[in-house]
Amino acid sequence: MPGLYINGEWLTGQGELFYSLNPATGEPVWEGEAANAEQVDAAVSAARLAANQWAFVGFDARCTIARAYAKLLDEHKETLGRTIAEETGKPYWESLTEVTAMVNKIEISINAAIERTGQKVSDVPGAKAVLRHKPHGVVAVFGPYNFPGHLPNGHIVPALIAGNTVVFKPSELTPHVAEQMVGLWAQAGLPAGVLNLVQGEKDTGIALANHAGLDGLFFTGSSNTGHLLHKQFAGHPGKILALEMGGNNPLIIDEVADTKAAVYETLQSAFITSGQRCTCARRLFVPKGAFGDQFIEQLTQAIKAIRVGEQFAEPAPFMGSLISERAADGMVAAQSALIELGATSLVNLVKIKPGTGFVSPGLIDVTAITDLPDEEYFGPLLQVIRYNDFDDAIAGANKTSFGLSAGLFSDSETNYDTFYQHIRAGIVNFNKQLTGASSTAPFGGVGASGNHRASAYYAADYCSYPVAGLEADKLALPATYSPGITLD
Ligand SMILES: NC(=O)c1ccc[n+]([C@@H]2O[C@H](COP(=O)([O-])OP(=O)(O)OC[C@H]3O[C@@H](n4cnc5c(N)ncnc54)[C@H](O)[C@@H]3O)[C@@H](O)[C@H]2O)c1
Ligand SMILES: O=CCC[C@H](NC(=O)CCC(=O)O)C(=O)O
Repeated sequence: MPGLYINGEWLTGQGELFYSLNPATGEPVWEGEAANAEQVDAAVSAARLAANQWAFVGFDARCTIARAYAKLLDEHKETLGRTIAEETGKPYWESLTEVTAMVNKIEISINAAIERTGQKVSDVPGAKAVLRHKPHGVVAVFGPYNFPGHLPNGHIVPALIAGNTVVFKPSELTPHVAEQMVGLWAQAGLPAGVLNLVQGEKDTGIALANHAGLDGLFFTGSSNTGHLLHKQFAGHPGKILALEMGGNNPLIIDEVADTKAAVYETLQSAFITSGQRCTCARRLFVPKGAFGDQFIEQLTQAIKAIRVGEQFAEPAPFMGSLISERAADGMVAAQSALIELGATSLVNLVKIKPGTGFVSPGLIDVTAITDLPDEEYFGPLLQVIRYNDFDDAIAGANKTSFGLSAGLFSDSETNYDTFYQHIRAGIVNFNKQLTGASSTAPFGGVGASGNHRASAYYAADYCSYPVAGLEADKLALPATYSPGITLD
């Protein structure tokens, strides 16, 4: 398959052969060659050549093409949804919700661009103070595998609307989704060079991230890779770097009347997308005593009853497979390592089918571990920590270098006020699941989770830079000169 899209042409990569698999079956989905360093260079050059024309075409013209892309996404919803399901292992129903989020992103991004980066004019003595925004130029977009459409789309759409040109490097685990997405942009009438696609593994990513011709890089992925990129961008203050990374997210359970609702929201927080969302609850703080015991008992039963299955199975599963067998082995290993450190398994996470990414959801009590690793285990393994009092729970919740999402289930608003004041995270929820953040709000984290460049509604902010001007119709002398100036 050609796989790369550079300067308006589909091309075959000249690098290593790589492929994606359906993780639920082990069957191949996509195969193609990676972009080599010369092709990455060609993609950046194409984006540079197209940059002025795209910036000058105007906001309305760019929005027209973005809206045409949204229409095409909607028309191809089922095809794209199938590809997302096949390549990630996600249930089909969930993959369709990903495409819906991609469609909705267009109008949300247009509104955000107008509201956050629009033009402002005010009167100052003898002139007008004008605020406008300009695109950075050529930006690279890096995407993760867990939302192969929605998350890169969340950088690409606002970047293009703002007038940047883009070189997109998707996850090597989901090349087919990327290819279809870029195909729809091309069909929507995007001029050559405005959006370029370079596929490949880490080497392609390194070649792109290191390219001197970039004005910025927008990244969603793991904290490890994000930190590497941050080091790489050190010494380049003029380049914009937006990092959306992982989390080790705490969810505190307080005494609540509706334990069934608390259990349901906990499942949605920890096990949706088989735990492969950056916002998923990883650490569950449960009070010691009878209420906590009963809650854990109900949660255990509910976890055991979660339906895990193939993407298109009927009745539909809640959880599909993980992205790969390697990821499944990683989760089993993480569980073993925690047990080795002193944890007790409450519901064992097990590999369901060798040769696939299927695992069952797990619950593990890690209260006995004195030095709990501050790791993001990117899968369906929820760690339980039993606490003595509320302050103890908040202190435990903040014991992480990450700061993406955090939540409290409680009947007490006073406790929520205390929680909100003390918790350190970019997404703080009360009696609502940690996952499923809205695109109409900013999205991002603090600490090891990001670099204060929130995406979603605030993506507009990092897609352009403000230009402030003082403008007068014609030159005119002031009524009085500054001291020390004499003009004949
Ligand atoms: N905060 C968020 O918005 C958010 C959203 C989704 C996923 N995530 C995080 O993403 C992770 C899962 O995604 P992933 O495993 O695909 O992430 P990843 O970091 O492995 O990969 C992300 C992208 O970076 C590229 N890459 C990897 N190493 C690179 C290097 N050295 N130089 C340049 N590029 C490189 C990959 O090829 C891929 O395109 C989880 O940690 C999850 O929490 C965060
Ligand atoms: O895996 C990480 C993303 C999780 C997802 N967040 C969003 O969709 C944010 C909104 C946006 O980017 O438009 C979630 O919270 O489930």
